[in-house]
Amino acid sequence: MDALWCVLPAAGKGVRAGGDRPKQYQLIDGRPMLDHTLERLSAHPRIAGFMVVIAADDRHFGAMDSIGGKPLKTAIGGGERSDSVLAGLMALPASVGDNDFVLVHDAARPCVRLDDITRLIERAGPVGGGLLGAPLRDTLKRADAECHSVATEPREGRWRAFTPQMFRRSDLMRALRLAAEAGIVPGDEAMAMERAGASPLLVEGSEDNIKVTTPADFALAEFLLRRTR
Ligand SMILES: Nc1ccn([C@@H]2O[C@H](COP(=O)(O)OP(=O)(O)OP(=O)(O)O)[C@@H](O)[C@H]2O)c(=O)n1
Ligand SMILES: C[C@](O)(CO)[C@H](O)COP(=O)(O)O
Repeated sequence: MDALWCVLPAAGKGVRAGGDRPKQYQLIDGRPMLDHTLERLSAHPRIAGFMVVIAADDRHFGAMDSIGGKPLKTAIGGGERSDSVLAGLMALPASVGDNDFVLVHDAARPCVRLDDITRLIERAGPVGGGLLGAPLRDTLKRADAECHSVATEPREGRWRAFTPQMFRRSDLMRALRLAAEAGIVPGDEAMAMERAGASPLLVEGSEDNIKVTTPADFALAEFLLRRTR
């Protein structure tokens, strides 16, 4: 497989994270989270370029058109993450073919490890695509509306989904369009692909790859970034 482009959905509002701006622009160790994510990904030898999907009023990049010597382009996102991903896939340059694999990675996951990306590419490529994730390790409870535990669910065969997620460009575009036509908002690319009949490969990745979601996650991301710098 040749080098791949990476689509980065970065058009969210970051409501759960709070703060005076969307979480991808809040500072971690003095720099916007999105810059950390891009810097890390740009060091991966198999990644050829970046399509960063931003909000319409976003002025973060200005005239910047490359990072680490790799091209960086932007597209305008939509109301849901899946809309933003589809917009990014549609805006990829002509050099990216329909059958080429693309990586989709949350701007809000700055601590992704490069060796995990390598394993995802090597393992998921030959089977049509897949995603990083981790098997559930804690006991799983079903709660009622008042947070009383009413049942213990089996955890076997249950995974948490991370990004990157890697699929062929045309397969993923078709799957996202099918979901949209059915009025379904897929939480991730794998969900859209599952609905379209695929069984994406789950590749176990590091627990470092947190999605910064709540205010407490910023300090954890800073710790993880410093540890692996
Ligand atoms: N319409 C959207 C919604 C989300 N995202 C991006 O998708 C990633 C993962 O989404 P999530 O963590 O849910 O981000 P937000 O939607 O911004 O968070 P919240 O639900 O707290 O508002 C983030 O990088 C976010 O910027 C996007 O590009 N377009
Ligand atoms: C794609 C994702 O990061 C996989 O865990 C996640 O589904 C997106 O964010 P959300 O918190 O589920 O909105």
